[in-house]
Amino acid sequence: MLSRTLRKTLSSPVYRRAITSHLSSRTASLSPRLIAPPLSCAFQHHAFSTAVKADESASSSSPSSAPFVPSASRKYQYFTNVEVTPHGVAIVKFDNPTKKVNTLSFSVMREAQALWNEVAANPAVKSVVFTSAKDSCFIAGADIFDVSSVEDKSALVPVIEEALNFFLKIKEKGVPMVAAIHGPALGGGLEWALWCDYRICTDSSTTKMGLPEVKLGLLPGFGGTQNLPALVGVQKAMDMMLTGKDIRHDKAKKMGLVDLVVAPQCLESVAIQTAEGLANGSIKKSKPKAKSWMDRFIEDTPPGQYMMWNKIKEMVDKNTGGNYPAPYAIIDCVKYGLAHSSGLDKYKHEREEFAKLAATKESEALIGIFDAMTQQKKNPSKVDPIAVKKVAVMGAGLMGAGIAQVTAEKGYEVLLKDRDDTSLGRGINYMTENWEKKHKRKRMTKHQFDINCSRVTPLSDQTESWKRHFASADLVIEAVFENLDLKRKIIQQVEEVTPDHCVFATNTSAIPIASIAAPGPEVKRPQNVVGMHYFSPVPSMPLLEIIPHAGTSEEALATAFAVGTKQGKTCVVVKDVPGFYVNRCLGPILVEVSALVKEGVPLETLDKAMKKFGMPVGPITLIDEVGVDVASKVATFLASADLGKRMGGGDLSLMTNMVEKGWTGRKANQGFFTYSGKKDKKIGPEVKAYLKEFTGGKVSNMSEADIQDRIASRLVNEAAKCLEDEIIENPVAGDIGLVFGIGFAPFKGGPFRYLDAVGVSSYVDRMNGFASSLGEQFEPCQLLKDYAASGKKFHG
Ligand SMILES: C/C=C/C(=O)SCCNC(=O)CCNC(=O)[C@H](O)C(C)(C)COP(=O)(O)OP(=O)(O)OC[C@H]1O[C@@H](n2cnc3c(N)ncnc32)[C@H](O)[C@@H]1OP(=O)(O)O
Repeated sequence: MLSRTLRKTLSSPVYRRAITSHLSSRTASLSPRLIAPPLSCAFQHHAFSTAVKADESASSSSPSSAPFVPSASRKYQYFTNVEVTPHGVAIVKFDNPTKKVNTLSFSVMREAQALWNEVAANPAVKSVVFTSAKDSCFIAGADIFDVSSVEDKSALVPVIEEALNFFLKIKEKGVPMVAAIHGPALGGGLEWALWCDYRICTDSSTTKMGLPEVKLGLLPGFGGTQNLPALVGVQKAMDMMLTGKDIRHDKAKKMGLVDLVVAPQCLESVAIQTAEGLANGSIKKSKPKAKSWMDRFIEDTPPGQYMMWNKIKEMVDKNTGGNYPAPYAIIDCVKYGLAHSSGLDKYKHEREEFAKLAATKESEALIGIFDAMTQQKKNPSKVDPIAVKKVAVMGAGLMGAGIAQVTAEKGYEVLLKDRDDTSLGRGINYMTENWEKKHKRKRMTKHQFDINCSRVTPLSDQTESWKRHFASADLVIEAVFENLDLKRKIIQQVEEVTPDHCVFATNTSAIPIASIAAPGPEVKRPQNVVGMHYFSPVPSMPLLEIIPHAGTSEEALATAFAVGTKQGKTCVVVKDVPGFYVNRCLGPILVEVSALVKEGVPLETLDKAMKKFGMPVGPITLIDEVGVDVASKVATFLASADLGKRMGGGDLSLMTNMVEKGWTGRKANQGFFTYSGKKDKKIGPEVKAYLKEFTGGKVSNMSEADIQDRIASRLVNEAAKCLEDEIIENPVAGDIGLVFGIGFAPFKGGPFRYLDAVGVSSYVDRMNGFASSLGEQFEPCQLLKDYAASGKKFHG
């Protein structure tokens, strides 16, 4: 009988995804070099400097280490000068001039102490407003790269203690403090706001508040595990901290996270008036919202708490598979705080747990993913993309409609075209139903819903004006059937009616881009053709492979990358080879799965082993979900491509036979599993009989480790071979591609981080062992052998 909030949030797919996929946030790099020379203020302390010294070498490569030359009139590096209004409101504005976002780096925290000395010493100050001078961001959190650059993580304990002392010190002055938030207020940024007496945020769509530390394998260390539950209640706080999700202005107001929501134009003036009102007593300080009787029972009585913590633990176990230590540490800190509510011990416990988490390999891997995501946002092209306003999508099937949806959501004008009105109608329905769901779940306002709908112009061959519409398209993305002639015919149609600059992107998973773009009567502008390989379902899959062919212009590549990034995808540029990168790596796994099934490994055992390895679903369930027909086609195609022995060792008739029987997976309610209802699946008698025939009645009791290593090694080896053959540019792209493309265990950070962690040399030995007992398909690629011999690591 847990309250609705908790039940809903813990069982929501968002929660599950957040913990298992870690896909949504972004982070980036820190700048230890920015740490200023010791300040002469009384507050200046050893802790920040000590932690920094721990890894001074990291500073030189930091992207945020651009030199800052303070102007004569500006006193601080990370804050604008403090202004004090005639009514005694001190306005403190965060402003890191060398970065797009403000972060709480060691040096910022140290400078904050000097700044506070100035504020505290001014008797005219009666209240304080903390805000940002940047239009785009309040504070993105503690500087992640400061955290990761400290080699001995126990050195973080005194650093955080120093920050905590700072927050306690600013409270000590006893003047009311207002946080005025516009743009992201995340992690330590929101924690700063939680130390204030009043929080105001703007109603901008860019304003979001959250404690996403869990996605980095960390916990909120600036008092967040204590101050957030005290403000919004334990259940809502756990939801925020365990999912790391963003909270928008309306929900923030409803749950009591902020006191007031205003338009961006009014933020500063309202904040100043509020600060004045708090100082003169005309406005009351923010108080936690009154709890419902149910929430009081759950959060404040022993039986309620017992049930609540059991439920939370159960959900965390289920959703993390025990592979992520951070959620457990968050639970522990909140429980500890409830048991030691008075005194400062709870903060001590929190920072000690933070430092322990920061030292885990899981946190290192997750920070690696965020760093990689940030790096992948940078357009690799040397030229500017063309300015795209209008995007035409050809084909209104699931892929086309999904592409149109994410394109319209990001503000582009969209033309969605299919052959006839029936196919077009299906695509439009798909999109509007998705938007309706978002609207119902309050993730989209009615206004946004209407705007999105109005951005899409449906067109079919019967629409007389379609050619006129296409005359102003800047980018066409085709998502029609996988048929070379059809795709080339579409290019011909499009080239006739679009302007010369129009880029043509083809969404194919198998046909070489070079064949689609081969110059001829159908293709007159091959330089404009580029591959954009989306993953299904497009609205929720975060990855996009971008595939130039040899003749693709830099401008077309830059444009595809820019649009893909704006669509919210993490883009990886890959070579035009069969399967590109992600599907190419999937091929050897599919073969190995067929080999293991043939040897008699039970299907459930296979799934269980790979879930334990950290995959979001096991390979058998994965095949059923993507479709046995699709998986079979990919595997058969790759087996006939250039992978040679790396596609050997299995028996793909496992899947081709199933396709013939119509067992195409979940979509047909029958694949390896028989599905009834949303959750129920079992292995039916027909499949059992089929498997008995396929295996010759063999039953294997292979160890979990062997299953995991056999499947993972074929995947990892293929990823390394792709790096060797320059199909991917670097290990960062390789990690992101497989984490976001097939859900490779995020806490392992991707295949290359995994190899670094287990040691390439021992991995090569393990593969060689398999190769001698099972066959040459396990032979490690040359790059792995070279790394093993040299002891080199893929990441630093
Ligand atoms: C005890 C407390 C612990 C913590 O607080 S842990 C940190 C928790 N915070 C987060 O996890 C937030 C991470 N950041 C983000 O989610 C996104 O960023 C934003 C939503 C804030 C902004 O997104 P967008 O506008 O797309 O910018 P962008 O390309 O992601 O970042 C711009 C630059 O800002 C750097 N950056 C962002 N957040 C952090 C951070 N927390 N620490 C260090 N650097 C950060 C990036 O690297 C990049 O830098 P470059 O331009 O040099 O590539």
